[in-house]
Amino acid sequence: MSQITLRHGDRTWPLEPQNIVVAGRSQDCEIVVTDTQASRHHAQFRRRGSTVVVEDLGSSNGTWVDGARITTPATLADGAAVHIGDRGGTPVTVSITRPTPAVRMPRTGTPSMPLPQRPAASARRPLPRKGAAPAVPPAPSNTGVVFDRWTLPSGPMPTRTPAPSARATVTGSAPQVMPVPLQAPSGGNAGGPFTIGRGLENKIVVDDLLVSRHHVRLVPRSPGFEVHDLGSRNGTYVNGHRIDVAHIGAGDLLAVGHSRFTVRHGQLVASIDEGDVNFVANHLSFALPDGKTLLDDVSFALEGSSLLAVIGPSGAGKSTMLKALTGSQPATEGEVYYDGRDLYDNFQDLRHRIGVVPQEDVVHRQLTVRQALRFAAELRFPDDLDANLRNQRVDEVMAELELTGHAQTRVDRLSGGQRKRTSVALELLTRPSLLFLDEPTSGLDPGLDKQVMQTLRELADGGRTVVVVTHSIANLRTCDKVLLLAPGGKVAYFGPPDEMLGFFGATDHADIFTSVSRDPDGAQHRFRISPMESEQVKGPLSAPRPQAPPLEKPSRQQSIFAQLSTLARRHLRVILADRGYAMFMILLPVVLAILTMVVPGDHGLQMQIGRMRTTEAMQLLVVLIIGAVFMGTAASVRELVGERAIYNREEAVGLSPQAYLWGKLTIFGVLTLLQSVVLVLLVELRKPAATSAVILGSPTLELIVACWLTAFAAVALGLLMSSFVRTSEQVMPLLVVSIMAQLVLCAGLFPVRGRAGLEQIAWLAPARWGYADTASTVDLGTILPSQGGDSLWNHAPSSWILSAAMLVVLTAVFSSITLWRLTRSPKD
Ligand SMILES: Nc1ncnc2c1ncn2[C@@H]1O[C@H](COP(=O)(O)OP(=O)(O)OP(=O)(O)O)[C@@H](O)[C@H]1O
Repeated sequence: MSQITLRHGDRTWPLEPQNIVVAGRSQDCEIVVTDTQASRHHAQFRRRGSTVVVEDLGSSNGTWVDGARITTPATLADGAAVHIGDRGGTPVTVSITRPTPAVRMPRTGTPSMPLPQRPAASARRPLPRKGAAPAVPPAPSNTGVVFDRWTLPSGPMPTRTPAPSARATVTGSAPQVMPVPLQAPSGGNAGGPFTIGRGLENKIVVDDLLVSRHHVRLVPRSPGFEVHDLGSRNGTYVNGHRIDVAHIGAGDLLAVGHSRFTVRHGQLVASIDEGDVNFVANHLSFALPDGKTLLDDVSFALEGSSLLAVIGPSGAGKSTMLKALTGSQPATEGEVYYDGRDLYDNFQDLRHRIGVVPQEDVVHRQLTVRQALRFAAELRFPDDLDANLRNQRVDEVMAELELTGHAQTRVDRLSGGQRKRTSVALELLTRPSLLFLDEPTSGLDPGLDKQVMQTLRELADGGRTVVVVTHSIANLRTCDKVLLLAPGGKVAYFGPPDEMLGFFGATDHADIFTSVSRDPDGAQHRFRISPMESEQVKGPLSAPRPQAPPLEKPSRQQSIFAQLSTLARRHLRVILADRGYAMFMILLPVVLAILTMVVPGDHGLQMQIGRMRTTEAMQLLVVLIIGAVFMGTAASVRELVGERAIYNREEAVGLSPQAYLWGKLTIFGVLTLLQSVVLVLLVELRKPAATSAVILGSPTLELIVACWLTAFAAVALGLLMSSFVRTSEQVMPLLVVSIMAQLVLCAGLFPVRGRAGLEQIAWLAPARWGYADTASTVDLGTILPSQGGDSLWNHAPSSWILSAAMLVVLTAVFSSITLWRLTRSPKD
């Protein structure tokens, strides 16, 4: 990655990818400019890939680049001079040093290494050979730092003077690590337990937002350490598995956020995953249970900071390969190595290192960019993280993806490219080292297509490995490598984009697609025997593992209650932001109440003594209860299907299905309660109310409760239907059928009691119990003896309670089935 330095006068500032350097008169600026024409916070500099962007912060006298005042963020080239306010003053100059194009191989720290240094260049790691015994995956790479000698109970005593107040700081973004004086006091034992965490009070301070304040406690125990997770949100991992308590010794790997610790020769060695990791697919195959092969022996190796495009005809297996590479649907054969570690074996730990941007947008379109990212950050970072730090990270990713100017814009008003960048920003929050994108440019015009590919190029240059599945071949040159899949998931080409046409002897990519579609086996064979294969894939790999291990479920970053709170608040915001939907929800009970006015009669829900009985009360209750059913079902029936892509992605990064469902139920519960209150009170404004209560002391209160329980059960039924349909369009017929069925089954139109089959089916309808509950309150059996005979309508506490309880039971049953659908894997 390029080294970028800013110079002002005789001082220099390195510009790291995640840093923002502010210039101005204020002493809290990084670059303090003494000139009076400079504003207090005048301009800011940040990296964009291997260039620098300068932005004026609303200064009075302007920011000048090469003599011209800038009005929008300007990209600076090497040697650019930026004047802060005064065009004649000392400029801030930019120096960009590009690395020699050597293959990288991050080093592993050794006990003798005094301080970490970022490797400038590296050699490519050889891949294991096929036929040999399954190779031991290469040891994790990256910068290593040795914490000062720790005296294990059985080991040598420390040799350096202890410095009890000193700590190590391990930053997540930049490898600024320091040795930790971890020795025991002289003459004592190992110095006792110590903690690792984000808080400054820890012995090892890890400056990483994925790390909890007090994350893990290490107790020296020969021959290594006993590791106690301190209830951390993102978890402590030993050899890839989340642990509560474990022992680590030589060869074990302890992972805390982006940092990894090993014990070597009695020393604690830390390394940081800076993102520049290599990535290997080793003989990946995926077969369906019926034997059909969707992915056929795919192998390739990627160096860190590279951009790979996966292309191929439709149905070739690109998405299947992406799922195998990310672990969302593991290959049935073969392995994926992330920095030398088996992804499937270490999934719980390594999933934090992987960002996936699915084809569908995974942000709520009704939210602004900033709101969407802030909610996403709440769900992805530990819940003990200060909100300011979280929001700061959101601002950083917005700046990195040039979304700052759109922070307050609703997602549905962004252009396609900006929307895609928002989805990418969401994934970048946790600084993944690997980023996978499934057709990010589909539906975009050629200009936006190019912009998105350019953004991906910059992300790769910024120290990430990016894999993009694309149908677009116009911008393949932006990529380092191209992998062409032929139908059946067969590799027809893997290598530099410039050499692809020559390899196939073609003049255009369409001809290549036609040729590999016509003869996928031939295309696979030709690549296998070509020098390109041995040059790019580096010869045969190790024998693939015949069966991938089952993946462990992702763990949560927050308590269920914290997630519930975030989701409920987000849901509320989404509802309020959608003005049309919000108005519909407010007006619905009013409209339903008006409809009750057209029911003829002036006795309302009261007894009609001494006159000819009318069915007015019966009809009023039908409108009331079917209205409640409609309010509940209409509110919820689109909910799950409409945001399935968002849910799937969030569940993959640790969202609890329970919290998700409860979040929805909570908001809809409150909403339907308010609607029920409005509906019943409005009806009683115009129609005489029932006079005697059964159990709650007030007939109005009983009607509200009955309406609410009915609407809430209908919410649960709506969510259930929503969990089964595949598209939002399938929802409407289901909604209509459900309402019509409940109209028939509620027993308000004709009796269902005693009618075999019909009565039992009616038990499943919330309207049946809701109607019975309200009928019990108004004593409908007495008002209309001719319609009587239904014991559920008795004006008695037992009848009222039974109906109310059945509504609760139905809600629980519908919700349980929905939860099962949500936890089911794979998702539709
Ligand atoms: N669960 C499944 N059961 C049966 N066939 C499947 C299943 N999943 C995928 N396929 C088939 O596997 C093949 C590869 O599908 P995949 O979605 O990976 O292709 P793709 O290259 O991503 O296609 P596109 O470019 O159209 O998105 C297709 O023929 C698809 O129909």
